[in-house]
Parts: sequence; structure tokens; C-alpha cells
Amino acid sequence: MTALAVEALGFAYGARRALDELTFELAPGRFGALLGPNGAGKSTLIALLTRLYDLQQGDIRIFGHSLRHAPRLALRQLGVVFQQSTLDLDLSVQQNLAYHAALHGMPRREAQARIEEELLRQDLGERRHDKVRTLNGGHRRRVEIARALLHQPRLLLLDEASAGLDPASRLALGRHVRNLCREQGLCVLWTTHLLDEVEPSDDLLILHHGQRVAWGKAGQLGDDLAISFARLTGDEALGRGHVREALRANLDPQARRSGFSREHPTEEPQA
Ligand SMILES: Nc1ncnc2c1ncn2[C@@H]1O[C@H](COP(=O)(O)OP(=O)(O)OP(=O)(O)O)[C@@H](O)[C@H]1O
Repeated sequence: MTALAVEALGFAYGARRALDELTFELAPGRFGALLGPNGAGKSTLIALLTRLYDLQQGDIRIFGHSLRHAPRLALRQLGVVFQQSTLDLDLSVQQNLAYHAALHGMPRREAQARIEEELLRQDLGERRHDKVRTLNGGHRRRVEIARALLHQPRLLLLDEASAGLDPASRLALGRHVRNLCREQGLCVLWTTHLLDEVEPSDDLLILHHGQRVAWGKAGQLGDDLAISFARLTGDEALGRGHVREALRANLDPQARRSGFSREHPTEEPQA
């Protein structure tokens, strides 16, 4: 069974196309990284996944349930950590979770059991009575992950979850979330614009001008992801002329051998 299937998704703001025939799949237990420069269409995809926007073209299936035809069943399988934190800093970790559970109508006894499980799963057991204000950024993110998982979804969406964290906390958070995938079979879609958050074993989707320009195992895209990213998105800041030759030499044959697909090749970055 596929955890997430995005099928020929298209979306436009009036005449402005933000997503164009976007298609990709993630399996249970996989960590999917969604990478794209500003304006690539990441936020639009998230707005569609979370039903902030109605679908225009195509469909999204979450564990087989169509967001178009069975949205309630589909969303039941989805947990979301948004970029902007909505934790109450003056409540304790446990109170934040209990508050969320109550708001969503979870019976008190069930909520207590789930909160307990998630606190342990997110290594937050010892911080349960601490006010969120006293937690560092990485721990606050874990509280949000615990909260997003209270209803036991099997797909977790994290939108720029590492924003504002220092480099060590970013790495630690990434490790933590990948462990959830490996050990608990959770499927994760992690959006970022930071290349160093992507690991070779991740499923990587590179989005550019609303189109999928690359899709496959990140490690198969090339030795230097920064160069490949610049090549695929024509990112001036990353891809100056001197890297183009290196790319021509090693990325294309490697991509062909590995089966990593580069679609809709974009124009060459201008030197
Ligand atoms: N409300 C809107 N009205 C009109 N155009 C929009 C609107 N929101 C986004 N767009 C356009 O749609 C395209 C995709 O934008 P989107 O915000 O989804 O990209 P993004 O990858 O999330 O970028 P960023 O990282 O800068 O948020 C861009 O061309 C953007 O200008």
C-alpha cells in the first residue's frame, strides 16, 4: 500500500500556475524530502494536502483514501507540523498535548494513554511538566510532533520544521524523525529549502516552477547535491559556470545508471 500518492496534481492562482501535473509516491516507512527554491510550489502542495485549498486538478491519496472523494478518511491518516509553532509557551508539555486532545474530542482516558506513549516515543518523558517556554527549539518541535501524532496518523507532514533551529538541533531533529520512519514505519514528507537536511537514503523530490524536476533516492542524484540542485533549478547562487562542467561529466551518466529521474530539464544556469 502506498502511504502518499500525488496524482497529476495541478493548481493555479488565477492565471498563475503554481503546480503542474505533479506526480509522486511515498511508501510507508519512507522519509521523503521535498526541496525547492522560493516559489517552487511547496506551500501550495501543503495547502492542498491539508485541504486549506480545494483540489483543482488531479488527486491526492493518503493510504488509499482519496482527498477528493473521501477527505475525512484521508485526513485521519495525516499528522501535520506547520512552520509556525502554535504551542502555548506558558503551559507544560503535557498540558499542551492534553489541550489539543480535548479540542479534538479525544476521550480523557484515551488521551492520557496516547500522551504517555508519545512523550516516551519523542524522548520527552522527563520534560512533561516543564513549561514549553523553557524548552529549546528542537524540543519544542518534538512536542509538536507528539501533538501531530496523537491521533495515530501514518503519514506525517513537516513544513520547514527546522526553520529557526541552530545547525546541531536541525541535524538532531532530522535524525529523530528518520528514526520514527525506520523504527515505527511512519511515512514522512519533510519540506525544506536547505540542501544539507537531505540524506542519501531519503526519497527526494525537487520542485521547480511547480514541476517535478527530479525524483528518486537522494544518494543517486550525484555526489554533490548542491551542484545537482543548482543544475536542476538553474539557481544562480549555487550554480556558477565552473560547476556546470563538473556536472556534465558526472551527473548525467550517474543519473542514468542509478535510475534517478531528472525531468523537464531546465535551462542552463547563466554564468
Ligand atoms: N495567493 C497567491 N496568489 C497568487 N500567486 C500565488 C499565491 N501564492 C503563491 N503564489 C505563486 O504560486 C507559485 C508557488 O508558490 P508557493 O508559495 O507554493 O511556493 P513555495 O515553494 O512554497 O515558495 P516559498 O518557499 O517562497 O514559500 C509562486 O509563483 C507564487 O508566486
